[in-house]
Amino acid sequence: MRSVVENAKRLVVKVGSSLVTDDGRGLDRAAIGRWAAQIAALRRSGKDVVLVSSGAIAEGMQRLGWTQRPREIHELQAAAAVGQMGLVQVYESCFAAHDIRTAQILLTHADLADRERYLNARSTLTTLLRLGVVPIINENDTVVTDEIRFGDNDTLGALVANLIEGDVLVILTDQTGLYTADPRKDAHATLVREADAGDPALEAMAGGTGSHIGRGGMLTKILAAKRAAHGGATTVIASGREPDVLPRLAAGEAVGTQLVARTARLAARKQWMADHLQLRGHVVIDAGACRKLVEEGKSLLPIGVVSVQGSFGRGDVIACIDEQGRELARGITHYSSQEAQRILRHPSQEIEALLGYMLEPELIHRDNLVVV
Ligand SMILES: Nc1ncnc2c1ncn2[C@@H]1O[C@H](COP(=O)(O)OP(=O)(O)O)[C@@H](O)[C@H]1O
Ligand SMILES: N[C@@H](CCC(=O)OP(=O)(O)O)C(=O)O
Repeated sequence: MRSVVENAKRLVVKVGSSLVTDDGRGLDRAAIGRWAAQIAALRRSGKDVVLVSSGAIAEGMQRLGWTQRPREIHELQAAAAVGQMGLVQVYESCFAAHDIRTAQILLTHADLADRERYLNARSTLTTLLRLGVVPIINENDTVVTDEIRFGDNDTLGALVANLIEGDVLVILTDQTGLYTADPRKDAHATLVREADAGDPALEAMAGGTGSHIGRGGMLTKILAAKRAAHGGATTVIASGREPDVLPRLAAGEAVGTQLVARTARLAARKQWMADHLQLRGHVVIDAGACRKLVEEGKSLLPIGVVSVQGSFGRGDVIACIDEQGRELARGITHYSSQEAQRILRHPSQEIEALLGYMLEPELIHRDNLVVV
């Protein structure tokens, strides 16, 4: 087995808090220096690299002299603001030693859910890569609330991989890869070398975070791999402490765990819809409409809608749920939730009489629909 990093052109490398901050003891300059040197080597071999780095909260806590993670959201946000300064300073000086410029990008979920801001983020990132700059991304923790947060940087890494149409997402962590069970708790756990990114058995192997520093644990990494696979990227989970881990992967050595993307890559616009972590609402659709959408690739007409939930406007991405509560598809709606309430269960010829106007005969056109 060879590493897919060998032939990858565009990579996202994610490093977790415990690695970056030496388990919360403070920024690990030596380790960051080693990753910068490794990324510089990848760049010299013609690969584009975007870095997603955690550690702002852990570093902020250290700088503020806090030994316990605060519960209060504003204290966490304050710690992130303090720590992010340290993070970018260290990255900038470590990359400068290799004559590489860096750029800081802080994102929230709302930035990627808005089509215009999403396209802006994509253009900026591709421009930075063209200019030879290494973008360093983190969640904009200082302004996020629960409704607009990615939650963890593994998910953010996958969304960034999809955003830039990356070939590989490399998640560097404090374990040598994915084990059959949490190795901190099960001495018999063995390393999984390769698997399909979408294999449901993986989710059962993954436990929560083993440290008090990290957020996600292995489960968020598995889910991130599944998400990245829809965008066509394979995920590698490996230890950031493994010497020369990135150049060795680039030489084809199979280090850590490789979770291969086997599903066909979704079109960029459909991927954007699939990557919405929160939606403003959904419609429940009947069995006939489910068949039309899933098996025949047709549009969703108001007649197939049983009920409308949530409050959404025209142009929002909403989910299509079957009567058993499963999400089958999602897409951009032509009608608001209030309009949809009035036209549901009616044939499209009646829309004009019901609303006084007709925007489109479909609630969601098939070009704006992705089956999930
Ligand atoms: N099946 C598993 N294989 C490997 N690690 C696991 C597994 N299940 C849970 N873990 C835990 O996940 C931790 C890594 O996640 P986390 O602490 O969030 O790191 P990071 O900061 O790198 O995101 C490991 O230290 C380990 O204790
Ligand atoms: N944005 C947060 C990172 C949160 C997070 O997901 O941490 P981790 O599980 O270590 O990748 C920070 O910089 O502290």
